[in-house]
Parts: sequence; structure tokens; C-alpha cells
Amino acid sequence: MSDLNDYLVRSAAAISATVERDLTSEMERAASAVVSALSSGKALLICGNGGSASDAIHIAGELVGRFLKERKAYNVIALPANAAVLTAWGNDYGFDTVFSRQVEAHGAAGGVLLAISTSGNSPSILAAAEQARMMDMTVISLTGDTGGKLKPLSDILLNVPSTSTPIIQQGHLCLYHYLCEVVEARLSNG
Ligand SMILES: O=C(CO)[C@@H](O)[C@H](O)[C@H](O)[C@H](O)COP(=O)(O)O
Repeated sequence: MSDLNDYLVRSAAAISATVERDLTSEMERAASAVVSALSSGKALLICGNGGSASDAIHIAGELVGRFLKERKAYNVIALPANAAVLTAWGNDYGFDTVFSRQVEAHGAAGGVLLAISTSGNSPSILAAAEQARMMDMTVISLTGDTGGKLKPLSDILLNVPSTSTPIIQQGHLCLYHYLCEVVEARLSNG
């Protein structure tokens, strides 16, 4: 088998393992929390580092703009997208609180934080989840196999059964595209 096909087989295996884990009920709870927040004027805030920062921005693009349907804009903010806040706060106070500071700014009780971390152990993500919990927000986490230190800070854990960062990220893409589809369908039919 070529290296490419081997990579594709390993990627598909992680998706199959996610099917076997059966995250159906967790995904239903996640979609309900997001629909409830957005329909009551609360924000969905999303954070992640590196590739997961790109994922956060990707999700905000789908939900502020459009995914599959023409409909109103939704109140969704990708916290890694604000370079001025990241650099000012990170430079002056340290990187670990760059997302928690923004949760404090934009979050509210009844809102949702979607925390994306393949390891589940990134300090900036843990601090954001702690801040969201303090503010009575729902914390939905996209992680790798164990959920790491983020698991006990999460109300809903969507964990892809792999320990490879890029392969976990590929699983996250499937999960959050599905979440966008369900949220958009429910909000635009409501
Ligand atoms: O995209 C990749 C690897 O695929 C990297 O940029 C990766 O996201 C970074 O190393 C992150 O800092 C990893 O953080 P986390 O997923 O463990 O929270």
C-alpha cells in the first residue's frame, strides 16, 4: 500500500472508531445547547489553538454566514480570530488567558463555549472552560481519545478515539460540520 493510501486508511479507521463510540446522544445534547443559546440571543464562543484555531474560525464562518441554507446570521464568535486581543492580552498578561479573557467579555449565562483541543490539556483552553463554567455557560468539548484535563470541565464531550493530533482534527471536522448542519436546520425551521 502506498504511504498515501496507508494514511487514508488510518484516517478512515479513526472515523469508524468514532462511529463505534456512538456520540449520538452527546451530539444531540450539544446541538440542543447551541440552538437554545442562539435562539435566546446568547453567543456561541469557540476557542482552539493551531489547527483547532482554524477549526474555530471555520465553524464561525459556517454559522455567521451560511452552511447549507439561506437564513439569518447567528451570534457565533471565533476567539482565535481577534489578533489584536490575542497579541495585546497575550503580550501583557500571558497566553494562557487569551481565551478566558474573551469568554469574560462575550459570554453570558445560557451561552455556549465550544472548546477544541486534541490533547485536552492546553492551558489556554482549560482556562477558557473554567471561565465559562464560572459564568454558567455550557461547555462543549471536541477532544482526542481521553479528553485530557478538559473532560472534567466539560458538560458535553465529543472525543475522537485517536492520539494523533491531525487525525483527531479530521474527526473533529466531521463532528462540527454535522453540528452546523443540525443547528442550522433547527434554527431555520423554528
Ligand atoms: O494543527 C496542528 C497539528 O495538526 C497543530 O497546529 C496543533 O493544532 C497545535 O500544535 C496545537 O497547539 C495543539 O493543541 P491541542 O490540540 O493539544 O490543544
